[in-house]
Amino acid sequence: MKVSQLEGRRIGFIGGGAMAEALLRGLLANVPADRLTVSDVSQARLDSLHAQLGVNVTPDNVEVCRRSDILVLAVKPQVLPAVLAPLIAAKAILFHHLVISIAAGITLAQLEHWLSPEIPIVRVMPNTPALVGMGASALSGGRGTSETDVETARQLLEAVGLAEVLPESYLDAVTGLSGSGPAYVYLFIEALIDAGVKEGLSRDLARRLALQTVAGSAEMIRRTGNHPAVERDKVTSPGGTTIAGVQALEDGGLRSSVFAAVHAATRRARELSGSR
Ligand SMILES: NC(=O)C1=CN([C@@H]2O[C@H](COP(=O)(O)OP(=O)(O)OC[C@H]3O[C@@H](n4cnc5c(N)ncnc54)[C@H](OP(=O)(O)O)[C@@H]3O)[C@@H](O)[C@H]2O)C=CC1
Ligand SMILES: O=C(O)[C@@H]1CCC=N1
Repeated sequence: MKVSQLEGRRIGFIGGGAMAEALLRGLLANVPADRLTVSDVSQARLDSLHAQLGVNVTPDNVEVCRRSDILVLAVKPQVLPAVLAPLIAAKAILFHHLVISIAAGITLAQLEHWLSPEIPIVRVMPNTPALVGMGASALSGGRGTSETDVETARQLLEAVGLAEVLPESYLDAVTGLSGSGPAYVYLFIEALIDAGVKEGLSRDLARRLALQTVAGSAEMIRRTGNHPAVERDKVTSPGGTTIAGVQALEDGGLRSSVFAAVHAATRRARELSGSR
């Protein structure tokens, strides 16, 4: 049996926003609340996280570093250098820390430049379904990381879903696909529900049917291992209803819209590394 690298480790989050909350809620299934500490600039946000999740909270980022072995940098990429500067000045981030950055587009080279190439740093791209233990994350270790450090980060992400260790060169594309991906899927679900309402279904019924259809279809591809087109063919009777719907989606450019969305988000992730 694999030894859990998370056993007894204290995990700190700098930034308690949407993605930190998703990771915290997912992690709480495996890590006791008293080993989780979060800082944020908003006291109201901290009060809410403490009340809802029972985690430790503090407005002081230095304090989070002191109370943690694993440090998750969960602020926006645009503010990350300004957030790190006082921590570096206070020597708050030390070699015993494992630093995990989830900031889109921010490279390991940048993080190593700001901190130190000898500090263990892992760059991660998670996604918000981590909140329900169904996250999809990719991670890459920096120059200062050992295999154990990368394994620790992998176990942390695996506690909230799928975790793939990859070369860093893939991470911007991962951001465009699975980091931002939940938003595309929510948009599709929303459209499916509205379309059902347009056809006369109640909103509640349309919601139940749309959710089960999306979840069931994903599970079919996962369990069968089939190419999606194989399963699509099974739904599509000659001269039937589905081919009429599929033609309408193709006429609307669904496939090229998805290519364009993932490309735009990937490009934006690349731009963010320069937006300091
Ligand atoms: N949301 C997502 O789906 C994903 C996000 N990410 C990455 O996660 C990071 C956070 O994103 P997200 O959670 O969406 O963003 P949020 O804006 O929701 O969260 C960031 C939080 O950090 C707070 N903050 C700002 N400055 C400081 C500071 N100096 N010290 C402590 N906290 C501070 C913000 O407060 P305030 O709002 O008041 O500024 C906010 O509450 C980003 O780098 C993003 O790229 C990665 C994958 C998916
Ligand atoms: O929109 C963003 O920039 C973040 C990163 C990936 C998902 N949300």
